[in-house]
Amino acid sequence: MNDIDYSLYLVTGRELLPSGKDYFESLEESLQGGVTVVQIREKNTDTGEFIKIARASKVICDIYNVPLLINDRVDVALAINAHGVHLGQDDMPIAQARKMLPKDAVIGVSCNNVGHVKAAVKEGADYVGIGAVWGTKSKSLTSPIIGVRRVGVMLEALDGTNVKAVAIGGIKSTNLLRTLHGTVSSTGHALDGIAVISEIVASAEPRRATETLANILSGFRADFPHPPGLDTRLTSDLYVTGDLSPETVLEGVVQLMETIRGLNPLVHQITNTVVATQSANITLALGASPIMATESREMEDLAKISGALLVNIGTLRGECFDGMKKGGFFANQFRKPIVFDPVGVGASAFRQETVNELLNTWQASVIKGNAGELAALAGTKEVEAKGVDSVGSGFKDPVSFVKALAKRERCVVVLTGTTDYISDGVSVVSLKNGDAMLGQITGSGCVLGSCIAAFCATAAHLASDEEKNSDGKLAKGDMFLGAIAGVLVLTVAAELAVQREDVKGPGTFLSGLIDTLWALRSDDVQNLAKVSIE
Ligand SMILES: Cc1ncc(COP(=O)(O)OP(=O)(O)O)c(N)n1
Ligand SMILES: Cc1nc(C(=O)O)sc1CCOP(=O)(O)O
Repeated sequence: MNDIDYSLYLVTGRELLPSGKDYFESLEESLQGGVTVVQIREKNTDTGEFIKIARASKVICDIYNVPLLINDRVDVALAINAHGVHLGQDDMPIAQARKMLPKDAVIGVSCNNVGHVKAAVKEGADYVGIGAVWGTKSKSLTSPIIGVRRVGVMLEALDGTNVKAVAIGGIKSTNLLRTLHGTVSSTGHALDGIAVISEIVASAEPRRATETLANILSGFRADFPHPPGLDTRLTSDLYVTGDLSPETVLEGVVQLMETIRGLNPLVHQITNTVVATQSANITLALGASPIMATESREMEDLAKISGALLVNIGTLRGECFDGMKKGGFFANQFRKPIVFDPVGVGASAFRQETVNELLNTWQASVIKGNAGELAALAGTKEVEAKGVDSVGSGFKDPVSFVKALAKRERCVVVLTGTTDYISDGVSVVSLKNGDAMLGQITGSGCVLGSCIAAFCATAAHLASDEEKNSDGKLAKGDMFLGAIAGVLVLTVAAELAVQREDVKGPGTFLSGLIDTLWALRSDDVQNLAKVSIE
């Protein structure tokens, strides 16, 4: 039997009820709010008492036609005629439970890695509970926290099966949309639902807490519908650009260029100390407004008023981490684009761990890096890096690489180099503009991040009303186009800047570049752009 709606799975936890709140009243309110399946979890209760609580809970669930499962205990499930059981890795084996339970009983299994998922499929589980995806205070964990970005490979192991999947551990209304996006596999396999304890049980208003989660889930599903069929695959892509041709790309870029000065978007930049001043000046020259703030205590306020956030880890220090983490968290919460520049990510374990934790916390709209940085992010040794620079001639097949990484990270990826490649995971655009002089000033890659962020803020402003009113996306507007515009504007300006009479070398190039950007017309970009669709 696997026709259960796993969308909003409540696991009970009487010890977490707010003082004075009755357990059965809380359960009923959560059912009224839209819980679709309930698991009774009693870790410190005698068998007799467990059966009593489960039986009374089932009476309430039956009224709402919501299936009830029992945690760990097949005997309790049999005693109250529950719909099934949830088993941990150390509980009764699935085959044994199947023998004891009625034919159509549901059996779910806890999984912490791909091996667990494969075994659960083989042994005939109906669903897997994947956890913990975030840290949780509701249980002392004995297995490592998986992190949102590692759930996708576990879901991929369910491709082609009818085994469903829910994520569990630390899921809150504030991280739910990020959880739903970040867990989608490269094959488009999404979660069937989420399981929570404290977000509902610890609430004084469980009905409202449940409704909030249900609204986020339905917003995500409306924007990324699942087709009917065996797999939970998403039908639509993250950033859908209309017909893609060099002409349509340039039309879009021109529109962004013609909007940015009137809009003057505020671009919040948490960047490195080497390039902060030139990044701010470049942002101003584009017609946007920079704010270079790093203090974690102001991140929520800034996310409300900014058009986009840039996070650049160039001069990463431990004390920057909280600001970066909170900055991205609130940018996701207020649906503002995030441009992430993982500068030198392969250079140290500290950078790698930090990047991993940042990307597990928030969803970037655009990730930009050179070949060495993106290779380190993707976990391939095909391209090596020396500090913040890439070594060698890059990827053998940059088009496939950038597309696969964009698909995996569910965002636009910009691979910089002599040719720049940009992908949204579906299409790849290559741009062949720029000048070698860009390599003679420090931080040209970093200021590119500022340009992309400024145009992503503009693209978000130009999102259709329909898109602005939808709830399922973490950033609205065409981020693919925003990224393309950022790269084109900077690289075309570099070509024009080197031709200026007052530019004699790297020093005058930087000021010439700022002046050229300040005066750049959309005609210049249209005439000089070298755009190809790969
Ligand atoms: C839906 C869901 N997923 C995972 C678990 C964890 O179960 P288990 O590993 O048996 O640990 P305990 O819950 O028994 O502490 C779950 N209960 N539900
Ligand atoms: C019961 C349980 N199992 C987990 C696992 O990782 O298997 S995490 C967890 C606790 C979930 O509670 P909350 O929603 O309050 O974080």
